[in-house]
Amino acid sequence: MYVWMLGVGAALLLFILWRLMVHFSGQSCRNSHAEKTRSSEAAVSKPLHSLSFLFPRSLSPALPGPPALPLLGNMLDLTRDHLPLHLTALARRYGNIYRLYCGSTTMVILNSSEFIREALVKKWSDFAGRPSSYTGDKVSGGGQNISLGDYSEVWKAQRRVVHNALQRCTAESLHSVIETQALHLKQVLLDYREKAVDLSEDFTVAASNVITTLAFAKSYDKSSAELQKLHGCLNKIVSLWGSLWISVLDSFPLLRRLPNPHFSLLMKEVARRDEIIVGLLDEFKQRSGAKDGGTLTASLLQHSLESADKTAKPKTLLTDTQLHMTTIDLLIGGTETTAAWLCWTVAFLLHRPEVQTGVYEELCSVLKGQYPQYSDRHRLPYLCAVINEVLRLRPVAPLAVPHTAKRDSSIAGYFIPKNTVIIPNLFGAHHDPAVWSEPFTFRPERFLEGGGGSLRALMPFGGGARLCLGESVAKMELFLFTAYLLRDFQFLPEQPEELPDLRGVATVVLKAKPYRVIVRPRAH
Ligand code: HEM
Repeated sequence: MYVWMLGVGAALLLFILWRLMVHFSGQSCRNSHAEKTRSSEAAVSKPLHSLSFLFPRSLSPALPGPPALPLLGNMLDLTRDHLPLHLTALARRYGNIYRLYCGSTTMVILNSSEFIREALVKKWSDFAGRPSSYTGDKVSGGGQNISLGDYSEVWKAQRRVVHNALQRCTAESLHSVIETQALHLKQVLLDYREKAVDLSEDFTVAASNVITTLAFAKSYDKSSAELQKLHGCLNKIVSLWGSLWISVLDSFPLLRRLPNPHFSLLMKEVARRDEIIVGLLDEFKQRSGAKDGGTLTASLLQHSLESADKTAKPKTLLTDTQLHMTTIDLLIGGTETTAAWLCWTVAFLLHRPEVQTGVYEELCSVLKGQYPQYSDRHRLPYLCAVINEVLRLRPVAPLAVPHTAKRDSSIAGYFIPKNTVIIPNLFGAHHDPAVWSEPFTFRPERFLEGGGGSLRALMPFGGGARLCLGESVAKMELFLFTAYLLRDFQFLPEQPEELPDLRGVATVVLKAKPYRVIVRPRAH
């Protein structure tokens, strides 16, 4: 009798505990004020996390999220103009972790650096996967590139080989490659003779030349037909692949049987891209020979040659397709991101001319007329603060690249089943009002000593196993390009009242809308 009563009592206690958990987590979702959301999440997620082992998974509290339509789920949310901003607005309503349904796929959106860090860094091996998709496979040679390839032993070996080759090239030649491009850019800007111009293409050429010089010891002029063809094609692929016409094919396989001109165009561009890359690699092999030179491709080719060697250890293998896809990864990852960031920087500085003056004065007083070295960054705190503030406000890969759960796991105490798609909303994390005061305001001073800005909460390059492969390349580029530009030029709006739009256009990359600027040489 006593045993029976004890059993019923224990069951009752567990039931009450479970109801309390569901009640509190529901409260945290309804709570729209960000600070309250954070504190209730902190109060609830910790006990949830520690008690979750007591409950069957089906009883774990459901993730909050907006109501979903039958069949479509929340797909309409995903088609919204400026998706990062929309997802951030949803976080104010549903909390810093919520779910969206896209057809039969569940997506979990993470909107704070704390939750993004938990998934990508602390539990990196649980969330290092990439979703496999019909269209993703079509553009990535069946997932054989680094950015879209799923986490596996083969992928790990490929990333390690490319990472090591990139580190070697970075140490040997990156600084001088960027300096050359920065001086070339200076000449291009001088040639404009203070005419109002759109600089986006010049920034793209400069960033692209850094990568093509590293990869093939080759750089281009803006007018080069080869360069226009390459970037025209890569840009078209990125924008077509991000469009709804294409992404519906991943969720609704039946639609693949219908004619789809957007998809046909995408396939045409992919074929064109592959032809251009094969041409570049062949030309490089003929020009330099695989074993020659300190370029990235020479180093990677070395690895593919070793693959023919039966005695080579598997970790050094790189197939022809992997080399081909890696080259595309570096060209796409390394061009539009850096160029978009430079456009954002000039746009913000046009809005805040006194910040531009502050950086110029710092450069003059510290460098005494010299051009900066990357090692000077520790002596130029205001310039670094501006770089960080632009990365915070406009992380150019605002939603990173989707991850997937490789196994059942949890985030913030919520159960996350295997194969769930995880979207790290870096834009949302960088605008989290619980971490950043006046989150939407451009205020570089927050990153100066005592300014309250948190470098830990700044995650423009993602984190963990999928951390941006080009992070160290990008950081040196952002510093040197900005320092050279602001040392030599003053950027002025075309008309005092016509300042660039700061909202931007968000596809895979968050870009500024085109604007024109007058570039006035500084009198040294
Ligand atoms: C301002 C410049 C840049 C920013 C803000 C940026 C940001 C990012 C982000 C957020 C990711 C996704 C991380 C994730 O999935 O969690 C990423 C991935 C990647 N980035 Fe960058 N990136 C930049 C420049 C570059 C450059 C210069 C290169 C090449 C030299 C590059 C190559 C890559 C590659 C290959 C990946 C895929 C990594 C993987 O899936 O393992 N990126 N980047």
